[in-house]
Formats: sequence, C-alpha cells, structure tokens
Amino acid sequence: MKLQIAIDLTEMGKALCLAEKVKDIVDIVEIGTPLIIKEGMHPVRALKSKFPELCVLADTKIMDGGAIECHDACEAGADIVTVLALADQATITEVVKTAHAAGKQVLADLIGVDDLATKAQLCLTLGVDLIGVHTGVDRQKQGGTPLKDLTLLAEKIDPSKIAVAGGVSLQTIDDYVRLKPGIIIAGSALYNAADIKQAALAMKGCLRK
Ligand SMILES: O=C([C@H](O)CO)[C@H](O)[C@H](O)COP(=O)(O)O
Repeated sequence: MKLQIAIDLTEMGKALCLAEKVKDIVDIVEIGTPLIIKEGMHPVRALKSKFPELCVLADTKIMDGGAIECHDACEAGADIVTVLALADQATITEVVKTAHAAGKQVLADLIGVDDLATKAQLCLTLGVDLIGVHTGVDRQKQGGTPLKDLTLLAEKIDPSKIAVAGGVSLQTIDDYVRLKPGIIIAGSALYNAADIKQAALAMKGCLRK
C-alpha cells in the first residue's frame, strides 16, 4: 500500500518546498489540479528535474483533448497522469495510448460517477492502470467521504488498483487501510499540518500496521 501526498497549494514555491520535506516519506507526490491550473506543467517539470527518482503524479483531470494534454504532462516528467472517468471513452483511450507510449501510467478519477463498478471496469478494459475513488473537496464540505464508495468498489475490482482520496486524515486513515487500496491519498491533512514531516510519518506508520 502506497501513500500519496496531494499538494493542492497554489503557490509553486511553497508547494515544491513541502514536496521536498516529505519526498523520502511518501511514495508518490501529486501536483494538484489547482496548482496545474495556475502554473501549467512548470511545477511538475521543476519537481521531476530536482528529484528524478520521485514518482510524480500530475492531477490533470483530463476531460477532452486526451492526447495533447497527456503528452504535455508526460513530457514535463509526470509518471502518472489523471483522466476523468466521466470523459468520453475516446478521450480515455487517447490518454492511455499517449501515456503508455511514453512509459507512464494513467489514473481514472471516478469523481462524480454514479455507477462506480461499471465505470471502473470500463476504464480498466480501456487500459487504465489505476482507479481513483474520490470524494471531491466540495462534496466533503457537505460531509461526504469516500469510505462507502471504497467499500463497494473494493469488492468488485482488484483493490490494489484503487487509489482513494477525499479528506483522508490521521484520524480516519485506519478505516481506509482496512480495505487495502493500492494507494491512499492525503491532501489537506498533510499540507495543512503544523509539522508535515511528522504527519506524513504517522500516516506512513498506519499503512505498515
Ligand atoms: O483531487 C483533489 C481535489 O479534487 C482538489 O483538486 C485533492 O487532491 C484530493 O481530494 C485530496 O485532497 P484532500 O481531500 O484534501 O485529502
């Protein structure tokens, strides 16, 4: 089971500084959608060129123009690129083709999808490597969590292919660990922590229990 930090800060310098602090603790560093919208692929390129061994995920959430958007992320150094599972099958296929040609992986984010199992199966059939069970930040404000969705989906597809995100914290991480997803993603619980290193170490410890 891997730990991924989602860095959703919009200040590039601060985001890169946080990434440096946890790069030896977490398994994957995600450059979040808000930073990509603000700065494009610069933070991905900067992080990967400074730490070539680091696994970097670009949370591009591609919805259309699969080939060009995926190509830009791969060329900047992303190891994993995200596409929205709600996108057209043609788009998902373009993303998969482009990423795999560059030796990279694709995560399809199920945010906003109703029939999780059917869509996840379809994405896997299209060649997607990882499936993201995700309760977005706006749904979290209404009390949503991804726990129920993860419970349902982990019974239908190989849980090692699932990445779970949506407000995971040190208080709740054990509930997710029990369901054995391949990747647990934590954003705000880490980048807002008073001591991000300690928080990341504590979360990593929960994965090893
Ligand atoms: O993908 C995310 C969200 O859509 C904002 O771009 C977050 O990175 C993801 O939800 C993880 O962050 P937390 O929910 O704060 O743990």
